[in-house]
Amino acid sequence: MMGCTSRHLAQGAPAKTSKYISSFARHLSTAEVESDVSSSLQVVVRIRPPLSRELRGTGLRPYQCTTAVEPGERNVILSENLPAVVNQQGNMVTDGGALYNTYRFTFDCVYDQHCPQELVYRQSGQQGYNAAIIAYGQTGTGKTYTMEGAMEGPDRGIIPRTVEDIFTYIVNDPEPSSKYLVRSSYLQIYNEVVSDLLKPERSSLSIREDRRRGVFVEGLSEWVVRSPAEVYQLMQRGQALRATGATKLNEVSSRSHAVCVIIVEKCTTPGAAEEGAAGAPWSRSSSSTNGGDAAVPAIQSIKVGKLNLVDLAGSERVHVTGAVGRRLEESKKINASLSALGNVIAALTDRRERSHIPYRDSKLTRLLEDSLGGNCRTTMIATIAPSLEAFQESLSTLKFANRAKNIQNEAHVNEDVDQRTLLRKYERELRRLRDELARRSRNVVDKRALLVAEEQAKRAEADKLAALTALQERSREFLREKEEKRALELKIQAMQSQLLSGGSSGAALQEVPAVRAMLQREANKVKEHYEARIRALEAERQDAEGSASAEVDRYKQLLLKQRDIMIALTARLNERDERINSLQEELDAYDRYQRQLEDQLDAKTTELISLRKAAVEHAAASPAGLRGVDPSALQNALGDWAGQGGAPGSQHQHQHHHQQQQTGPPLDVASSASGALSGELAAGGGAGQAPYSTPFRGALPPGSQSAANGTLAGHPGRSGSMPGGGLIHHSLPPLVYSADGTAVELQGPDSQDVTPRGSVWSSSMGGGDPAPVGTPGPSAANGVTTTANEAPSASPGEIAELRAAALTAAKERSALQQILDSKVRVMLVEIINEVLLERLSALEALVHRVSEAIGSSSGSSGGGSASVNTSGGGGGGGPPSRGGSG
Ligand SMILES: Nc1ncnc2c1ncn2[C@@H]1O[C@H](COP(=O)(O)OP(=O)(O)OP(=O)(O)O)[C@@H](O)[C@H]1O
Repeated sequence: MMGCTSRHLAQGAPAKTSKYISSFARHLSTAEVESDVSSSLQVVVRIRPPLSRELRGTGLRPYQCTTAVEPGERNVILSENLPAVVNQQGNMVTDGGALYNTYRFTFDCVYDQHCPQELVYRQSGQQGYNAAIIAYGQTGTGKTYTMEGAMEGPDRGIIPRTVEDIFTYIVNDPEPSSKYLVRSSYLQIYNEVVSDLLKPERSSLSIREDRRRGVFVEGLSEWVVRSPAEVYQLMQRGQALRATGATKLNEVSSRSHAVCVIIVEKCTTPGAAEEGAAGAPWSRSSSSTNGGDAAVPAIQSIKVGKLNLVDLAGSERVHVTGAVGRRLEESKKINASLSALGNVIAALTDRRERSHIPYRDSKLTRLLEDSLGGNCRTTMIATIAPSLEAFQESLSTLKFANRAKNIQNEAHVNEDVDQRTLLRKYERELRRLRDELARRSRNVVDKRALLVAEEQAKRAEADKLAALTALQERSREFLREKEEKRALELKIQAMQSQLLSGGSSGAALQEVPAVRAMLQREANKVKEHYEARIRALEAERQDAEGSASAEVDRYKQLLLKQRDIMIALTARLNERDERINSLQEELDAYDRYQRQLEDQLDAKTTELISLRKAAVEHAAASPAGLRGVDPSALQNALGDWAGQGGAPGSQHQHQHHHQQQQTGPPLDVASSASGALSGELAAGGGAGQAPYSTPFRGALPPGSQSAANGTLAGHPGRSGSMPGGGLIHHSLPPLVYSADGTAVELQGPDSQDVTPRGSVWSSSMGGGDPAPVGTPGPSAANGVTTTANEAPSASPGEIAELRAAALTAAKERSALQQILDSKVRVMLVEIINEVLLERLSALEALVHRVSEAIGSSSGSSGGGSASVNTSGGGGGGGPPSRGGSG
């Protein structure tokens, strides 16, 4: 048999160095990482060596290897009979495989069972940017071994090796201005509950997302680590708490998905070179954030890389693992979340437009949102077992991995240059909100019109006040001028009287006619001047009064108009409110009415059913035949439903018969021995539209059922109309009566749908020749038929009426509901606008604060994000100190 050999080692593993850019930490410092990188998910496959259990074989079957890796380590062959289809070079022999299930898949890399941990890590573990390594595979195929392995020695898995690489890089970073902070978290998802493996009291944690941090677990503890030893310490603590259990396929099976998170922050601090390497850079940064030391260098930029190392719980087929009880529940949850993962991958690789990716279907997919199709470089390691017993599982794992190959991720470096970036983000958000607000506001016309009207009214009021003030001012000026005029007149008079009654010199002057004339002229001039001035002022006043009053009138008109608009709008709003209320009330009333109608319908239905039951029981109690049945007993049994029984062969009876014939051809019924009582009772049975069905199944006394030709057959799907015009639908299968009188169900395509049970009864009970349902048979003459036939005639009509009323009520109700919905929508838009306004103002305040902060901190220090303190530099030793939590 062909073995599975390692070609990696033969070709020299060390030569095959990482095809990825650099290690996680190194990557944060390279220049080329500035640009975004769009790349497919890297998918590799690892085949584990056979376990001793597998090598022993199952029963008489010896161990059989089903996997082979082709040269080039990119193709894996999975075959039920490997030696028959794969040649010694590991290539497929085409014709040989025809008889066997054989598959060939191509991946980024395939590691065979001999491949050491070291090589797996070198080729697939080293990552940059935000990165994720996800181990996926059937239970017991080596996921935990690959991810964790041993904490020391050559069996170390990807996690310890990654941690070592990170610290080796940090220690050897030649750039003195670079400072690093490494933090670690460890969580598990067990039965869809996220819990912190490093702080067991923190369980049921929520997964959240924000623009800056991407997807994160709220409340998850983060531990600042300064050496690989500190990380191992944390890992061991977490592993002890991780949910594991023994299953048939794995003695220590992981029952939860575990995620180890390592976050590396690199801070580039210009000027740190001068200070030398001593001291704790992060404590310095944080003191600068507190606004103290002027000598503290400004932080230029912070790059953040996050590594998610995911060890998934293994998929398992329950019947193979033999899980029961708690294990079974765990298995269900595990399989459900893995199938959600499959759905996300299917959606991401769907060639049609990416509409909806169901990340939120499980905690696992929510947590891996960034790793699948997001800002992340992701490697999926699919693990398979080589044995034949795992063939199906290996195949489904390879198919799953094959699909995942097509996922495109977009990784970019998370860089937080300074708070200006934050400010720009806020401004963008602000702009977006403003646009959103403007867009929404266009929809709310009424409210806006009201606001505009209010605004105009306010402006008109203010204008009116201003006009009145101006008028008053003019009046005051006018009065002042008048006063002045009066005063001058008085002065002139005084001067004249002085001149007339003055001293001798004055009198002498007065005597001079020329002087007197001059004085008179002067006095007249002054008088004229003032009179002209007063006239002008008076005209001005009148003008002002006129225009002011015109203005006031105009404003009054405007105000009145605004008031009318406001009143109309308010009335419309009130009217709308009232309409909504009344619609609601109407709706409630219709609801009540509908319920009432439905209750009535139910009551009638129940009555009808019990009536039928009573009739059949009655028939069963009189095996001698229904010919001798006492009409009054039946009348009693029928109660109110007996109606106004007409005489045999009465008008109604004939009408009914006629109706029956018109509704459809008579049922194909073989002759029976007994009377038509039951048939008539149940003549309403048919394929009508009545919204109920009778669960009642009547049994006929053997003696009364012997058919002349041995069988009575009711046609499935045949309908009979109720005497009252209503149609009743029975959902029971039709019955066929055999010669021995026992009833057997007729199974047919329609048997579920239509069952003319009544017709069967009719035939079986009516003696003599086969007769169509509703035809008064020989027994009709005893009067019983008529009673029975008449009995339900009142109820179907009533039922139909009730049903029609209920239908109308339901229609009206839905119309009302639609109106109500549209009103509610308008209100919702208004509410959303208010909320948006609130958010806008909050954001504006925030922007203001940030701007102030920038203003105050500019020139001193730019450091803002480095709020985590560490004590002492690298080097290990003491226990890890706790950093800030999620
Ligand atoms: N490459 C390998 N080399 C040697 N032993 C391996 C290898 N892979 C897996 N094993 C062994 O196989 C067994 C199962 O592996 P492991 O527990 O890692 O499987 P798993 O996929 O994590 O299973 P589960 O999903 O049930 O947790 C372990 O005993 C492990 O040591």
